[in-house]
Parts: sequence; structure tokens; C-alpha cells
Amino acid sequence: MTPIPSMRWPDHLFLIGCGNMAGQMLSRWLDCGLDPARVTVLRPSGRPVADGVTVITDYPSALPAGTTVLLGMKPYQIADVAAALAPLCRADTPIISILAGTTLADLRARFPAARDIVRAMPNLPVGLGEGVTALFTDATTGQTGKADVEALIQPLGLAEWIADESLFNQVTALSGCGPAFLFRFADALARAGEAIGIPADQAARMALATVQGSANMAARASAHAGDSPAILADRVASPGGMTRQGLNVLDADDRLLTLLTDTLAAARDRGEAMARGE
Ligand SMILES: NC(=O)c1ccc[n+]([C@@H]2O[C@H](COP(=O)([O-])OP(=O)(O)OC[C@H]3O[C@@H](n4cnc5c(N)ncnc54)[C@H](OP(=O)(O)O)[C@@H]3O)[C@@H](O)[C@H]2O)c1
Ligand code: PRO
Repeated sequence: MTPIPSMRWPDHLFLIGCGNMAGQMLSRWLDCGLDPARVTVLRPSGRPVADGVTVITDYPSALPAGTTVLLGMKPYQIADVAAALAPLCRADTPIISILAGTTLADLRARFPAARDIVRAMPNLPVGLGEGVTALFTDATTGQTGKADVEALIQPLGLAEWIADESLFNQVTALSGCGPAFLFRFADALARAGEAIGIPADQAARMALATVQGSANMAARASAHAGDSPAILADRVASPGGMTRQGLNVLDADDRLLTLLTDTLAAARDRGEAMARGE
């Protein structure tokens, strides 16, 4: 991977937790040229992360100057983490939280000294630089703080600032959880192929390649010609042909739309419950 020369990295990055999600973010940053010597990861297991990255299992007595903190552990661990971490944070310690269902007000209450606090909701393809990250902050965070976080998020893929935090659980449902819904769709497409007689391994290969090619095509069509996925679906469907018959099943009574709306609503509701501490 060629480093992106214009990248602006924090002087130091301190990750609290480095599992599935924060691990993908860090992997992409390292691929894009972040010096591993500038990174410290705190994880209870002490498992190595990447060559040159310092891994610790307990909090240091102080943070190096210019440290940006990324909260990447599970949301329910915030009380314990904040009790140990907040005394180390100063006004000029930016904090980025990827914790689902943890509000900015909650973060501000737990890290009262920090000025720049940003909620970020990435998704797993950030590891490829093809992710989506929703961002939210408030007026207390300075413009420079916002710009620094945006610069850090930029190599991960699409970054979208959300104006209204009350929509954060909705965007988390769409793009944060979205890869799981797409993976489920790809799996169901393969199993449906098997159900109508295609050998299982062949159906799995063909379903995955169909999802991959179609997603790439949809992205290009949108960027180059402004053609939406809905238009592309109609382009596959010859009048009176096979695809139309299949689409009629998905479209009947808005079946697929209703299913996905219910899916996103359930994920959103869980985020709201988590914010209430449930
Ligand atoms: N997974 C996703 O797609 C996704 C997407 C967006 C946001 N998120 C958010 O990302 C966060 C992490 O999710 P995940 O899926 O990456 O979970 P995960 O794979 O289980 O990773 C959790 C990490 O937290 C560490 N950890 C455990 N206890 C800790 C403690 N007491 N103090 C500090 N670190 C601790 C773990 O350490 P060890 O490595 O040593 O076990 C691990 O590195 C969650 O807040 C979630 O809401 C996840
Ligand atoms: N994974 C996290 C969860 O399931 C948040 C978005 C994706 O809670």
C-alpha cells in the first residue's frame, strides 16, 4: 500500500481496545503510512497487534504530548475505562469514541477535561479503505479538532458528519450494522441457489461474486452517471423476462423494503436502549 503523502497523523494514538473494529481502523492507518511507533494499544489480553505498535495491559501514568485517544472497547466498559483514563486526559486530548449507543453528553460527563470529543461510527470495510464512518460532535469541539478527526478518518472511506445526534442510532443501523445485513443477504442468495438445485459450493462462489460485482458496478454507476441502484435493477430486468418475475416477488407489498425497515428499526431501537443503560 502506498502511503498517502498528504495524511496528517496525530503525534500519538492511544487505542483503548483493539478488537474487530478498532483493529480494522488501525490496520488501514498503518497501511496508509501511520508510523507504528506512534501507536499504543491497551488491551487486557496483551496480544500483539502489529510490528512496532506498543501493546500494554494497564494504564500508563501519563499520556505522551499530542495524544489522540480512540475508545474501541465495548460500550458497557465505559465506566471502568473512564475512571482510569479521564485523569490522564487534558483539554488538548482529543477523544474519538466508536462505542455504539454512547451519547456525546455521556462522554462529556465522563471526560470533563477534554475539549474535542467526537463520536465516530465506522463499519468493518474501513480496513480496505472502503468503509463508511458517521461522525458527530458538538460546538464545544473546535474547528481544528473536527478537521483533525476528519483527516484521520478520511483514509477509511466515506466519512459523513451527522448534524443531529438523535439520528446517530439510525445511521449506525444503516452503515455500522449494514455489512452484517449484506453478509446475510449474500449467504441467503447462496442458500436460495442451493435450494433450487445448484451445488452448494458453486452457489456460494456465484452469489458472492454477484454481490461483489454488482456493488462495484452500482458505486461506479452512481459516481459517473448518477444512476441509482433502483435504475440499475430495472436495467437487468428485460420486459417479460426472468428478472422481472423475481423482482415482483421482492416488491410485492413492499416485502423487501418492509423487511429492511424492520431490520434497521430493530437495530436502532437497541442503540436507544443501550443509551438508556439497558
Ligand atoms: N464490530 C463492528 O462492526 C463495529 C462497528 C462499529 C462500532 N463498533 C463498536 O466498536 C466497539 C468494539 O467492538 P468490536 O466488535 O471491535 O469488539 P471486540 O472485537 O470484542 O473488541 C473489544 C476490544 O476491547 C478490549 N477490551 C476488553 N475489555 C476491556 C477493558 N476493560 N478495557 C479496555 N479494553 C478492553 C478487548 O481486548 P482484547 O483484544 O485483549 O480481548 C478488545 O480488543 C464497540 O463499542 C462497538 O459498539 C463495532
Ligand atoms: N456493531 C456494533 C453493534 O452491533 C455497532 C455497529 C456494528 O452494536
